[in-house]
Amino acid sequence: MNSRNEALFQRAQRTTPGGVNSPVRAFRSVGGAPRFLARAEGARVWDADGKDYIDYVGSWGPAIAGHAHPAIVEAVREAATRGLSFGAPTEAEVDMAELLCELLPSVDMVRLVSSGTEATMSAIRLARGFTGRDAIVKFEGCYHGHADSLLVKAGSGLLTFGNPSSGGVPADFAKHTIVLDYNDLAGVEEVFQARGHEIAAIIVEPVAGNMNLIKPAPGFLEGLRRLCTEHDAVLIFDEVMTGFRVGPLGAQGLYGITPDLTTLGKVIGGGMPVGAFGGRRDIMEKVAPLGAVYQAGTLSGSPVAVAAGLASLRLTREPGFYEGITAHTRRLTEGLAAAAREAGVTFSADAVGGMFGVYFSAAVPASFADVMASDRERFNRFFHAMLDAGHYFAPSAFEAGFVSAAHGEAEIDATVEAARKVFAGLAA
Ligand SMILES: Cc1ncc(COP(=O)(O)O)c(C=O)c1O
Ligand SMILES: N[C@H](C=O)CCC(=O)O
Repeated sequence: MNSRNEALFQRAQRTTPGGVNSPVRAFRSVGGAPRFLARAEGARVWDADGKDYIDYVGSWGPAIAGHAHPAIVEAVREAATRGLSFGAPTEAEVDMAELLCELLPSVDMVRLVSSGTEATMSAIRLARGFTGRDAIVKFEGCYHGHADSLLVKAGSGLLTFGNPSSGGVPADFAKHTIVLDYNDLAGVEEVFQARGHEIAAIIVEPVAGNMNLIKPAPGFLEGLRRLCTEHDAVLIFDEVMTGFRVGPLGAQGLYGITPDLTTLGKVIGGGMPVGAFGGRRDIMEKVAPLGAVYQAGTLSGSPVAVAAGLASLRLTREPGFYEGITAHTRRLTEGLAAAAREAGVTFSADAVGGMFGVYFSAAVPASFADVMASDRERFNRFFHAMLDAGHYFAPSAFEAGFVSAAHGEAEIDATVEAARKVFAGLAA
């Protein structure tokens, strides 16, 4: 272990819970000390000891153009010189809202916020205000940020640390959250049959990315759409992760489903804190100051963050952007799967656009239960061996991975080559 990383971790733990400002970063489930990152460029990150890694975390998704892309950095620099924050509307916010409405046909109006959590929390409140109902449906292992109603049987760090429902959430709040199995449409139908009139919304990750990666089963998203329409409930696609990541129109474009509300984050901030929720005009018109559902933010629509987001989205509009990223992600997952097969290691991998999953299980998981049955101890050994070899995967068996436009064949092939050696060691 490198000395400066360890020293920083020791120091951080004295003043910050777990030494980190977001739990998954702490390496708790994989063991060891987290790498403290000092800089990042393109497909690479450098830690505090100067060791570099090919990065498959990508700041947990936002870095789709690669780290510190010159166009994004310049947009930030230029915006910052004009003022960091005004607390008043700006032209860039109008540009961003128009762009999001143009890119996502389901979105007539949009409100900018500062994180994915704010986006989902606000969308839930809006759905409740619009329908006059309290209950919401979410799926086990899906993570929608850390608002109280959504921290029930959630994924990401909660799943990683084996405590999927957070402390501090009153039972009176949690009782309004109905938790069902992802990809089990029959289960959702049953609940709507019994309680459809109480349900304000279904919130779903259209491709689950916080319990590793799980694709929606054929007909699952279509079924959710139908049930929401039949029961006058609001269908919320949480595209904080999938938005402009799995394709140019997000998961809703990829699967051809029109949600009522969409939540966004990550890519639309280009690495700066931005989130958004938007959708049907009749629903969005319930948001203050037009309607009675209150939502606000001192730094909402931050001019610097919006400049970064606009620059990031412009880069994704370049011809061939998604074709390239999709092909490279596929090259990675196919290469890893082939390397594991050669070594005789039980392993599978899958990808959607620039998002991927690696699983120590014979088949690609289709449910939460499948993911839970994968070999986590082997994942941890794989993770550390790859890290030592200079390849930075998410420090948890329950997180999706991300490829950026800066990952070319050279980077992907170097990772697959390293994995070949690592799998050989795992087989032994
Ligand atoms: C699908 C999904 N929704 C919501 C969130 C919350 O976003 P944030 O971490 O920006 O609050 C995340 C990530 O953390 C996410 O992956
Ligand atoms: N899975 C989370 C986001 O998508 C990981 C980010 C975090 O919680 O720090």
